[in-house]
Amino acid sequence: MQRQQAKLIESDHISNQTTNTGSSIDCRCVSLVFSSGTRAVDEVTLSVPAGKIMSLVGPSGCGKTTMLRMIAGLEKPTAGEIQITPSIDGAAGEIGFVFQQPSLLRWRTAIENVTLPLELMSSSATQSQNRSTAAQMLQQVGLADSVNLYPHQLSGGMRMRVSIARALVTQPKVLLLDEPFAALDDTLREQLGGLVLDLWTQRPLTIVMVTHNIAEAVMLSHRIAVMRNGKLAETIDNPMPWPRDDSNRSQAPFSDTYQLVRSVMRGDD
Ligand SMILES: Nc1ncnc2c1ncn2[C@@H]1O[C@H](COP(=O)(O)OP(=O)(O)OP(=O)(O)O)[C@@H](O)[C@H]1O
Repeated sequence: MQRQQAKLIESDHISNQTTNTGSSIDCRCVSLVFSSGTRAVDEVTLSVPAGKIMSLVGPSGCGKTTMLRMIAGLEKPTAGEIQITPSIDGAAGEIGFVFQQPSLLRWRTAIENVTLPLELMSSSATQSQNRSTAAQMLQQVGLADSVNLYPHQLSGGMRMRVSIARALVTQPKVLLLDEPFAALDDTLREQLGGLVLDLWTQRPLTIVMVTHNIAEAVMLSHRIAVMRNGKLAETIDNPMPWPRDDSNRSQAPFSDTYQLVRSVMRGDD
């Protein structure tokens, strides 16, 4: 297959949006060596334009989560630089993070979990304003009727929806997702992938998602970064058109990009 690095297509879809609410991310020659001596990330250079979606894929242990945690500021690179523009100044709520496990507080209802980041921000909003913002967010993720349920009363998919609502309620410029749907079945996984696309369409922030699922990466991303052994193997700009839905899966750009990502992951020549 011809490996063509198409220039990142400025999709009509996004250029029609009035506001691009994301930050661009530039990682330059970033490395991280843990104190154990493991070189988890080795001179990775990659970028995500503001308001675009990038997936990080690669075999287990290749450094995807470490890369994501460095972008989040949770790990400091041993070498290299990560620049986020407009900058994230460390204020609460500027980066949303969704983990594989929804990690909700079990003694708080769905809405109380979603108000939590708002409570942690030093804003002048009242409790009832925070509740109304959280209720709106829960409505956007399809949980308008479940706001007062506790985590144990929610299904796995619903808990993940709450987790996404909690990550987005502060209107972050960057959303980081670490294998968010890995624990869910295929149908739920596709539904929640569709939800992420819907939410991004309403407010095109910058998204970086770690996933093991090539089809998910291809369906959801503008750009796919393939890592192997801590290094960036290749960055693939996804030629699939926007908007995307299930009908894209049977079309050539989907299968071509899928095969390309797969062969880079396997290290085929
Ligand atoms: N806190 C840590 N201390 C020491 N080594 C670590 C730490 N976190 C990760 N590593 C190591 O760094 C390497 C990369 O790990 P990382 O979790 O980033 O990979 P990954 O691609 O996300 O893997 P997976 O797909 O299995 O989640 C692995 O060898 C891992 O054992």
